[in-house]
Amino acid sequence: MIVKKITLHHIRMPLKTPFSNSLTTVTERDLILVEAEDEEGRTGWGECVVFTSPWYTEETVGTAWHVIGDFLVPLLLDRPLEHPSEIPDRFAPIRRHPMAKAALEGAIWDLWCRYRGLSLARALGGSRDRIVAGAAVGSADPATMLEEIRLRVEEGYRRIKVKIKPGADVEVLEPIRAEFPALPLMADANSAYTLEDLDHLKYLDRFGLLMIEQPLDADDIVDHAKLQAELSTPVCLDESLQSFGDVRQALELGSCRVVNIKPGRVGGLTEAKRIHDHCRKRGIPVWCGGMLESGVGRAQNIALASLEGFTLPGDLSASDRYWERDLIRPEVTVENGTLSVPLNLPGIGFEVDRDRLREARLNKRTWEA
Ligand SMILES: O=C(O)CCC(=O)c1ccccc1C(=O)O
Ligand SMILES: [Mg+2]
Repeated sequence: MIVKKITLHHIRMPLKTPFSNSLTTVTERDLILVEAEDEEGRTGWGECVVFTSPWYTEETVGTAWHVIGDFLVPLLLDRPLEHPSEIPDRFAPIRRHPMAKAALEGAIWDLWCRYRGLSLARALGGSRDRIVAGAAVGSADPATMLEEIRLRVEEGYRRIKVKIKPGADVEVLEPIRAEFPALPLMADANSAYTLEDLDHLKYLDRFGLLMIEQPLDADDIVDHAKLQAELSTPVCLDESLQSFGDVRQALELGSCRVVNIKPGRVGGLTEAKRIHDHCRKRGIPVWCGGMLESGVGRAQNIALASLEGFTLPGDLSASDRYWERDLIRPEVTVENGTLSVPLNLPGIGFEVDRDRLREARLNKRTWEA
């Protein structure tokens, strides 16, 4: 396969409801869609899940636009490729920038699958045709949080994740547990605590959480190992794991008992699958994290989560939880608390809605061989 043309689309879409965590509140979502075209005019789509500012990890829309355009596109354009799994080696001369790399790699996976008439889910080794939906709730205060959880539970979501931080953890979890004692529930701190909070974090054990996600620093795995040794609640790492190597080391140290896999955070689907395989061999459960994606990124996550090692529900929700109108057709829906995996449709299994794309687009740039 030869990639002849690559187009970046900078998109901005308002979220239906603001999404708050310990660090920031997201009200509108900027992202970059990557469109890759081969010599026969087939197209594949990828999504770059960066934010406008570096609050989550260090990449931004600006850094990704620069790194994709100036460094990654020249490594792909007009250079024959047998399989998308060759891309990490191709990109190896460029340090880090996992979200920039993942966006391009995702577009090539979709394109290659369409070229081969194969679904992305099957190409990655997935076999499940339905996966359990999970909702992440980031409301501004504990009362609104509880109200939103009631709605999500009524809609059928079978796992709820809430955002916590000091001063809004027990306050959030206590009323939820009072009303939903058996709900599969977890909490994501986005690195709001330090080891000085150890006693307080131990107190949270009583809420029977599935796991606590990224309690400590975004680049720490040492303190997390100390914390995990003291907690009965499993620790799950998100921000701290930006590559296969990070995951390998974290598991060796005992920094977590669960791994959140986001293709964007770890540099793409090939690396995500490698992490999945590694964890599966070691009996470490993984789940697919969300980044408030548009339909393109969501479709990719659904394909990934159809792999067998994804034994825990992810941040995988319906399009209409985020958007008035998504960028794909059909939109992603939840039925009986599950999402359908398009195992027998080519590529990501969804089509980009070009009218919606034009409407939401701020900027566009094309490279041609
Ligand atoms: O529903 C979603 O897409 C994800 C929710 C979420 O928690 C999140 C969203 C954006 C950036 C980081 C995170 C996170 O997992 O920390
Ligand atoms: Mg997280």
